Amino acid sequence: MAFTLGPDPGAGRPALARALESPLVTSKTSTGIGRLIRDARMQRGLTHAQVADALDLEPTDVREIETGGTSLDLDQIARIASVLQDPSLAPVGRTMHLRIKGPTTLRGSIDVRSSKNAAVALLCASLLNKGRTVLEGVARIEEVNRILEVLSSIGVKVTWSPDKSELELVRPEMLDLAAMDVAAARRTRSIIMFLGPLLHLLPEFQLPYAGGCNLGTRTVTPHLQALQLFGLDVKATEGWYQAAVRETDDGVRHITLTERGDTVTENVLMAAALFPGTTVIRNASPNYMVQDLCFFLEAVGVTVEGIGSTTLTVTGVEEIATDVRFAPSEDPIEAMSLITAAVVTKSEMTVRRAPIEFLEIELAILGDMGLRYDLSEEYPAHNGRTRLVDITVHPSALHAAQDKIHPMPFPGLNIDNLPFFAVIAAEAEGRTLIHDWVYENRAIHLLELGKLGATTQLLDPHRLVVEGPTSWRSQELVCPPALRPAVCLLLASMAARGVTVLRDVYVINRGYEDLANRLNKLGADIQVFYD
Ligand SMILES: CC(=O)N[C@H]1[C@@H](OP(=O)(O)OP(=O)(O)OC[C@H]2O[C@@H](n3ccc(=O)[nH]c3=O)[C@H](O)[C@@H]2O)O[C@H](CO)[C@@H](O)[C@@H]1O
Ligand SMILES: C=C(OP(=O)(O)O)C(=O)O
Repeated sequence: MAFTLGPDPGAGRPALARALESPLVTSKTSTGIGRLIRDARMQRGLTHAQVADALDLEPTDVREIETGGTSLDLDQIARIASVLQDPSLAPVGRTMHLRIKGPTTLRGSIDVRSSKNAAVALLCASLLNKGRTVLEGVARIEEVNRILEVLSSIGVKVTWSPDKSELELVRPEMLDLAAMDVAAARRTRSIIMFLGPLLHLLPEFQLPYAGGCNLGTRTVTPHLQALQLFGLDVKATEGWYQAAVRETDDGVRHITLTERGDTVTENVLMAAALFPGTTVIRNASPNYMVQDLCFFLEAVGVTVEGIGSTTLTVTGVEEIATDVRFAPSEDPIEAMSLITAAVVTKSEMTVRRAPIEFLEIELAILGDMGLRYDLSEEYPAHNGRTRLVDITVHPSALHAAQDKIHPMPFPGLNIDNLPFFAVIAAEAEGRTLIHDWVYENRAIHLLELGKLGATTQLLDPHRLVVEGPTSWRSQELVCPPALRPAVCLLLASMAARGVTVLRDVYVINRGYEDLANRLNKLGADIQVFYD
């Protein structure tokens, strides 16, 4: 067969990048690659003919590729990955970008996926379990991939089910921390949540400094202070936390967190889970990911009282050796992102499976700004505990919020949902003050919305004024190194006339599964390309 592909949307990439080696090509046979392509096509629900059409091929050519009858070079694989919009197919070394054509009107319904933040906590918690941990419906996102790379590198057996709906984790008798994939660990802050489980497994260990988005300094002091009560002493040396575990007395531990942080609460919960005795955590975060972790710990036999409140009482166990199944609940931040997509494109759209308990303040503020929406009856998430609703958003004339919009630890407006209010404020008539007291650098990244036409003014690193309404215009942009501001740019660019190119979207893939393609199903016109 003559395998010539249609026009390459990533054409013009540097020769060096083109020449990069791909493990797909070097370590997989044509049959292996073909199978990956077939799986990705089927997951997209595409026929051979549809894929062939997009690639300027015949359906029989696509069938031949899928059965391994054609050997593909790197460019061809990257092109197929673009058509199938599947980052996992893209040759290693290629960077993913988006080309967004607007303005778009969205329509229909979309399901919210499970949360990044619960997923990473549960992956770390699987280290507590000598039995088999099966997590259902874990989002296929880069943050999860990084933690899985770290877990596999230290000996945990990680298996996705063929349709990727289940993830099985089995811890070995002895973890091999010396073999840790340090590069993967340094790309995520969540690695800090290894401290709680590992203090039960090893008398001494080292972990690389936590990385992640560039949002300014994020303290780890509350983690180190709280875990000292479980005998964990940590020295920070160049780039590493050196941890040693002391013997401590059993009994009741009272821990008052100096910050109501999510991951610090989770670290203490994981430390308390294998501590025979009672731990009382005050000023605990009652946020969604913490609740999911509590439900998981209950499922493996740990008693947790006060779930959803700021005082958690944990009665730990000597050992956890349970075959457990658990489904983390839907992501309130993704739900807010999708509501924002509807608002900015002035669309009528239903966001299904939204965890309402974690969106109430956001919706109340949106209602005050003039947004019209309907809520369905509540129904339970797969975890049986979280309350979900379907939210139908109607095109509405918005006005600026009367007061400044600022986040608070749950049950306040979610800190990660704040950036979306910058996009919404840009749609609304009038001036809105957005106050991100939490992160030093996040409001700064929102200034990028100005490149798409928004009127923004930074009063100081934490306070941003946005004046709407906005006539969005297309632009060439590079993602800022911050997940939510990057998604804000993607959403706003759907409303912009013309073609916006958003470069290097790893940061978006860190927290959202297949966002471009899912928005396309609602009517967006977003092309994925690599170089
Ligand atoms: C993997 C995960 O779950 N990540 C979430 C988690 O990160 P994580 O729990 O790591 O959040 P941090 O501990 O970094 O806290 C975020 C910032 O808020 C400040 N702070 C926090 C609580 C408080 O009571 N007072 C206070 O000042 C911290 O000093 C820090 O600057 O919580 C953040 C805040 O909700 C979210 O943005 C992250 O998405
Ligand atoms: C800041 C975020 O996450 P992380 O803690 O993973 O950096 C986020 O989810 O917006």
